[in-house]
Amino acid sequence: MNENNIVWLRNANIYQGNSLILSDVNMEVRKGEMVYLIGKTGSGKSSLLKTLYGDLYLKEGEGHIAGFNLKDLTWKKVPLMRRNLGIIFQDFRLLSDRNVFSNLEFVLKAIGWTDKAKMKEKIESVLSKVGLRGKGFKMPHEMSGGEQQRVDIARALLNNPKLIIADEPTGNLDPETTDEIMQLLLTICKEYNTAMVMATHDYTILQKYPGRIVRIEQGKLVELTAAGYPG
Ligand SMILES: Nc1ncnc2c1ncn2[C@@H]1O[C@H](COP(=O)(O)OP(=O)(O)OP(=O)(O)O)[C@@H](O)[C@H]1O
Repeated sequence: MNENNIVWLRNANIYQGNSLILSDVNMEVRKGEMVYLIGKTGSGKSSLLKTLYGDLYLKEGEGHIAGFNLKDLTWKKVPLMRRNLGIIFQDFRLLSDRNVFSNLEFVLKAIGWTDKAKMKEKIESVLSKVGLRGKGFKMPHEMSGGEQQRVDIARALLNNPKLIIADEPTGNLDPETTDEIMQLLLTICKEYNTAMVMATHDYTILQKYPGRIVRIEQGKLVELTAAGYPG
């Protein structure tokens, strides 16, 4: 494994229960690199991403994520590893019973922050990064899908992540909002040299925003050249 790799998988077999979903996965992502993961519905994109953020245990093969060995990853260690990651979902997954500020404060408290003033400062800084300065009082249901996705990104940034794992982050958004969110994500990645692995169905994203493309085909990972993507 090279120290420039933030993701390194070797001969990994990925299971959901007893079903083998992906076999012999070899994957490397360098620091600061942008990688798209494509493949048909049900091909295993989410399963692969879940393995990267420790939601699925790696039973067979080897894997290192942000310096953590997936084979040594007990449930206790998963939160520690996730402190190095930003995870973004298609459906935002904000807590609906509290406002944006409290959503973000909840995460900071969960990772051990206690100083109120420092938490406020951090929350304001990530909210302004995503263009939502002063919007902490809003409830999730009072926001558009694009705004909720910005909150989701702000939440991911609380960790100063080395790697962002995004599972179809624009899947619920219209084309214009998709563009805004992609530009925001790429600006953030560039500014902090953050790597990103993004699952997507949206080929216009691949055309507009260059990155390395990896496709899942019949249970295997296939690396495509920049010009090799379909559509
Ligand atoms: N929790 C689970 N338990 C059992 N099987 C599952 C579970 N989650 C997913 N699967 C199965 O694993 C396979 C891969 O699913 P996965 O969600 O990883 O695909 P995907 O490529 O992300 O699909 P989509 O594009 O629709 O999100 C599918 O056959 C699915 O039915």
